[in-house]
Amino acid sequence: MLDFMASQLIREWSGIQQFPPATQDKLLELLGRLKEKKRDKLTILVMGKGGVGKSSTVNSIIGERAVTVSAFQSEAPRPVMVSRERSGFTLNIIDTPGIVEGGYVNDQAIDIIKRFLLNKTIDVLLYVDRLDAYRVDTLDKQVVKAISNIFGQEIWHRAILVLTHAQVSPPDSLTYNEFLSKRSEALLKVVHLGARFKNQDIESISIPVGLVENSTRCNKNGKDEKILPNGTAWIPSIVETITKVALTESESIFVDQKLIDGPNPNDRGKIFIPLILAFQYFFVLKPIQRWIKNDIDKEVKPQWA
Ligand SMILES: Nc1nc2c(ncn2[C@@H]2O[C@H](COP(=O)(O)OP(=O)(O)OP(=O)(O)O)[C@@H](O)[C@H]2O)c(=O)[nH]1
Repeated sequence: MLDFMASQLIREWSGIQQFPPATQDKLLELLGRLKEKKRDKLTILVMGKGGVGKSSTVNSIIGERAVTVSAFQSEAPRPVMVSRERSGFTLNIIDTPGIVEGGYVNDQAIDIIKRFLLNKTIDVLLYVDRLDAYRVDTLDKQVVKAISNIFGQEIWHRAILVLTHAQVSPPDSLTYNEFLSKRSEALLKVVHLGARFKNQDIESISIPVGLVENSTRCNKNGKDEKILPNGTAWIPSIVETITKVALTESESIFVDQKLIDGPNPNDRGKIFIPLILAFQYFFVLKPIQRWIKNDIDKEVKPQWA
């Protein structure tokens, strides 16, 4: 319990000083951009399958080991919210347990996440997967579907597809950028399918892609910033993408009890009741009445009547 409460405390964002000056400058500029738009708080939700690098990404962005990372399934209690404050700005990042277990979406994990999020407002969703994978499957679609079922499709207007292990060497036949676009296109397609976007929505929704390399062996540029194979310093870059999404027009997602309960099963189909009654009246009751009347008319009266 104490642990849980401690995780809710807002601490000074000291991890920012761990970054090289060039990164620090850029991050402070981005926080300034948010404050200019009267935003003094940002809540980021991190979701995805197990072992894809969610916790590592939280730590990389915060600049400290705020959440436990393990090569095996993490035993640290999650969801956990890491809150850091810097010159009047509060950054909240919510790390969640992987929602896939043994090849299935884990409903229990989803319930725990939902309850944790009650009364919180989500400004940005980081949907995390690995760049260095070659296939997408129905499980990916189910994960997207599960997320859409919790928050509604709208959550994807506030989402970034985050790809970890971004320092991957692509297969010989492909350049880094070709590999990146193949992988991100395949995943974005799954998101569109899983979120059940209609065709016209697809054009209105463009989910940005953010690249992450959490390894300590990540290459660096001359300013000591961690860079991707294409030379981009990835921490300022992903924080910039987060800032853009945070400032989009679409509404942030407020998680209230109604959202958690989901559509009320008792309400489901209620609108069909009058239709069913009308159907029964015209196609069941009326024909029966007609049939009885005909029968009475046709009835041959017995002699003794
Ligand atoms: N090389 C490399 N390894 C990574 C990267 N991100 C995470 N890892 C490693 O992958 C393993 C899993 O990382 P986590 O951050 O615990 O992943 P998670 O998604 O939080 O995992 P769960 O706790 O199962 O939900 C750890 O051994 C990390 O060190 C990355 O970008 N590059």
